[in-house]
Amino acid sequence: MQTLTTQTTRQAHSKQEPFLVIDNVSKVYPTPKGNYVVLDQVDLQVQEGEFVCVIGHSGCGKSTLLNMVSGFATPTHGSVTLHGKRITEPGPDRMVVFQGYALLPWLTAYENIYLAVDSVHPNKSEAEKKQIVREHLAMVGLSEAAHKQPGQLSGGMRQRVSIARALAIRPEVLILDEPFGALDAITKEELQVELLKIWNDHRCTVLMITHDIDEALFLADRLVMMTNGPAAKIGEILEIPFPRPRDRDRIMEDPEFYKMRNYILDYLYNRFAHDDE
Ligand SMILES: Nc1ncnc2c1ncn2[C@@H]1O[C@H](COP(=O)(O)OP(=O)(O)OP(=O)(O)O)[C@@H](O)[C@H]1O
Repeated sequence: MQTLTTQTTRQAHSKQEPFLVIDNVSKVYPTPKGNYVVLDQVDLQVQEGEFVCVIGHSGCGKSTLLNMVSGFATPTHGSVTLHGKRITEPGPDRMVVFQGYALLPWLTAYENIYLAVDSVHPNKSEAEKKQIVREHLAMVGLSEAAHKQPGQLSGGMRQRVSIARALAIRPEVLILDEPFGALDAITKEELQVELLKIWNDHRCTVLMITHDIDEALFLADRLVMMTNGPAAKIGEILEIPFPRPRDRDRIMEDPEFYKMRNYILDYLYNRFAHDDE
């Protein structure tokens, strides 16, 4: 697969200092039947501003890995560091967007975002906080829906609010746990384009779990492919060579896209086939 790796991308990465470092991380959960090793000696370095997707079969430990970056979980062995500082708890420098939106149903879209901004920046003036909320609602095209509660919004709109809420905090790392998994194909493609635009404008570092190979090939700089659990590891990391800004039609005309797609399919369904699938 070396032929699929672009020299340019590799050189660009090697010039920068590591930003987020997952160093020899293992995660073990004690269970009534004994210790359950979810992840075993995982190493990953992410550069600032990189877009990294993580793929692997259900239950291999993708969320567990990203939970240790968000700080909701801590490694049993090894460490996760951001700017050289060990991550031990959640913080506003790392925001998570889940598949299930996690919005408060009794608050409007505006209020959901305002609450997050207010909790992280209690000392900012009312006017500043309102401006941040308005800016981020506009960024995801939801200015008109500001007064609606999540129950009055479509799945795609709810996920836009979740993304706006996460970005309104100005995180350094945006963690996306299958954010578009529950959306229909068209909404999903629209949101992928929006996400790339937002990422391009803000250049935060993105870690995203996906089960969708085409999504990973469209969005990511690198794709981390996990082995199966228990004791999952990073099996392989692919550099995605398509130039940016990315255009879906152009990518899909590129023979490299199909070569990579088949390679990932072979990895998931032959080399690391899952018993349940
Ligand atoms: N608190 C816990 N105690 C014991 N086992 C756990 C705990 N949390 C997760 N696990 C187990 O760890 C394994 C990995 O879970 P995780 O949610 O990280 O996988 P995943 O790859 O994100 O799965 P999916 O793609 O289905 O979301 C699973 O077998 C899960 O049952």
